[in-house]
Amino acid sequence: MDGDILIAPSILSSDFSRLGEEIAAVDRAGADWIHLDVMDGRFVPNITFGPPVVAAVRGASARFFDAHLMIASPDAYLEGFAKAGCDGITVHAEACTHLDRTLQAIRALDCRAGVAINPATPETAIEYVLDRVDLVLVMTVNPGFGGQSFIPATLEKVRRLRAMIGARPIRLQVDGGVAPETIGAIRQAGADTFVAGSAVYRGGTEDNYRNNIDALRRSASVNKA
Ligand SMILES: O=C(CO)[C@@H](O)[C@H](O)COP(=O)(O)O
Ligand SMILES: [Fe+2]
Repeated sequence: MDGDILIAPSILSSDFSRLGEEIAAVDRAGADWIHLDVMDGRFVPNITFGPPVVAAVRGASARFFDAHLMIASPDAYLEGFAKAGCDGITVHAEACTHLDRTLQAIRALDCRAGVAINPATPETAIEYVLDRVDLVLVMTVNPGFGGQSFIPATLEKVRRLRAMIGARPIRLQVDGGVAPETIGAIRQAGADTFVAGSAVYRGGTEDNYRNNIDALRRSASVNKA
């Protein structure tokens, strides 16, 4: 097994009518982080949930709560997500007018700061904020929905970002279409933190979740160079 990788199930693919139980189930099944997809119907064509829901499920797991904010102009909402119990907050470079300031604000709230880029955004968009972040998220689908197919052109971006990050203590996360069939190549390109929604929550039971997470870890390790 490859001890350096983290698996972060995206609750977007869970049963929202039992959200707390679904989070506790993936925790017991071996999840490292819990990935929370926040959507506003503006930055992406879908709407999910905000800080009150995060606060309501915070007690379901002690794992790292990894908030992925797919919202326009996120500054006004950072404090709310921090107070709700998020450990890390990731904003989209495309959604921030003053990205450097927003990332500083996240760290000032004692959260780990993350920056995400869409498939069409070049890695150079975040070159000058790398010293402000703890995590870089490469979207490997267009954000907004679970269950989409991995976009192969993003692999080269992961490779370039791994080189750009160098020795900085930054996690390189991918999100979208991560499955046993794709995770090996993504790991090989240099990612270390894997969000997976449909590939974890398929099957609908805790035993399935455990098998699904194990399959992801195995496939990531086997294919590592
Ligand atoms: O941020 C997003 C979608 O915008 C994700 O976190 C998805 O929830 C991933 O779903 P799968 O592609 O793994 O099914
Ligand atoms: Fe996400």
